[in-house]
Amino acid sequence: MAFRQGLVSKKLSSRAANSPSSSTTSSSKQFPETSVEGLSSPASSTARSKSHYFHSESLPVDVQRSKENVTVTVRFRPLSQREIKLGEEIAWYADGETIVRSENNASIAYAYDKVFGPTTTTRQVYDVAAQHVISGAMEGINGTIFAYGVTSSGKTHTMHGDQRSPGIIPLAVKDTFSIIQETPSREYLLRVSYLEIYNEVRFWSVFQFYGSDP
Ligand SMILES: Nc1ncnc2c1ncn2[C@@H]1O[C@H](COP(=O)(O)OP(=O)(O)OP(=O)(O)O)[C@@H](O)[C@H]1O
Repeated sequence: MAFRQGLVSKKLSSRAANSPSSSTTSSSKQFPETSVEGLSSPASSTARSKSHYFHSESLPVDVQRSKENVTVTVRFRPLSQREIKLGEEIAWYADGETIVRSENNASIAYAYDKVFGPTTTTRQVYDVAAQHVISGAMEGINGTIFAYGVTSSGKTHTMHGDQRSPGIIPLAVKDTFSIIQETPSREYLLRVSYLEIYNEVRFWSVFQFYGSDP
């Protein structure tokens, strides 16, 4: 079985205030494929980023990511030694940069804003899926990045990481303070919340940035 997790980043269109905005945005992005309702996706997703089931002949998908306020990124992790030993098999794989495709039935595929294969580093994930949320927050636009996925899919590895491979949170903090240092003419108020809800009720990590120029 292949493991993967979703990373959702969200930019809110409102200017940052001292509390998180409750406004949400959705996109008018339409995929050219015939979408089949009612089929279960290998990963649940949100808002516009509902994954779309389609057949191979309708490729490629043109995802206009820069116009989206909510983006969903999928990251596959490699099989662990234990899984290899147990003879686990890859069930889904990254087919190009935006498609997740079934190993067992090549005509079943889902489109996301970005899909990363198992050799991708967290730094690469950060640069593509998270950095723009941080730079947006530093311009005063509220942003949220959260990871979700089944147990052992790699959420902690991606969000927290370790010394050798820092996760999105340490990379974001580093970036934030670099931006502050590089902008001495501006005064910043930063509020950060980190939240992990576990065990059925909710099951994700949330990292919010509120950057403002008082
Ligand atoms: N991209 C990756 N490359 C290599 N190893 C990874 C990767 N992602 C996760 N792992 C490894 O897979 C294992 C499970 O990952 P992790 O603990 O991050 O999952 P999780 O989704 O946070 O799990 P849980 O929900 O149970 O806390 C860990 O040993 C981690 O080091």
